[in-house]
Amino acid sequence: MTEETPHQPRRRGLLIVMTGASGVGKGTLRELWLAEQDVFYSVSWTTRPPRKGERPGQDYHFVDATRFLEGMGQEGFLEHAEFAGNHYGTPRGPIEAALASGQDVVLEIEVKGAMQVRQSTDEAILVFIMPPSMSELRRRLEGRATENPEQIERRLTRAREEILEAHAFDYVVMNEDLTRAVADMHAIQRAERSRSERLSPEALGGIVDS
Ligand SMILES: Nc1nc2c(ncn2[C@@H]2O[C@H](COP(=O)(O)OP(=O)(O)O)[C@@H](O)[C@H]2O)c(=O)[nH]1
Ligand SMILES: Nc1ncnc2c1ncn2[C@@H]1O[C@H](COP(=O)(O)OP(=O)(O)O)[C@@H](O)[C@H]1O
Repeated sequence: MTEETPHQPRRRGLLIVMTGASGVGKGTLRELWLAEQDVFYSVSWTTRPPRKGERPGQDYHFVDATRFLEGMGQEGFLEHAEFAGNHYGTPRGPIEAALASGQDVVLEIEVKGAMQVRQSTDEAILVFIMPPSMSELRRRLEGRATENPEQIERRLTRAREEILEAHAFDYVVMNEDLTRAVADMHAIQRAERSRSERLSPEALGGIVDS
């Protein structure tokens, strides 16, 4: 549930963008962070084939290139990008509805998409998830065993480029100890909810008149 006091009308949800290298732990972290929370997780469209265990409609909307291009034209994407030979895009509609209802929204997207979101709205909160080292990132990718060696190398090369862009983000969360990283995500979410501009003049008036 979104936290509300009697004085605070339902506020607009937070738009939180999580970005980080392939294999850094975004999905693992997000699932632990959002457990028991009423947060809208934006399910992306992708042309990447599903990995073992991935659930269509929950992890991704898996589509072919033709359908992806149609989607860009019809549904409209908030942002889209190409990553390691596949297309990825964020459907626009569901996000606005969730934000307007007061639900926080989480996007898990790569750097180019995060920069597009930053360009299109100043309400986005950008969080970069950082690995402790490239050797640990390699270990995690190899341990996950979802990509072949050539794909792993391609993703590690992209990771180096993405890590060097971390200063374009509002926050950097180190995902070394998973429990600590989850706590950091909760701390960012709570701090952003407490920003003074999120308390409306009406709510202030409600307090002083009470
Ligand atoms: N721009 C953009 N990137 C996305 C979207 N969905 C997923 N991604 C990113 O695309 C990259 C590759 O995702 P994926 O193939 O699932 O690999 P993973 O990062 O190893 O899980 C990751 O950085 C994702 O965060 C999207 O809708 N838009
Ligand atoms: N803090 C961590 N320490 C060690 N391994 C981790 C940590 N976070 C995630 N992992 C593991 O790393 C691999 C990649 O995690 P995943 O969530 O799939 O990353 P991403 O979604 O960023 O590609 C998984 O096998 C996951 O269990």
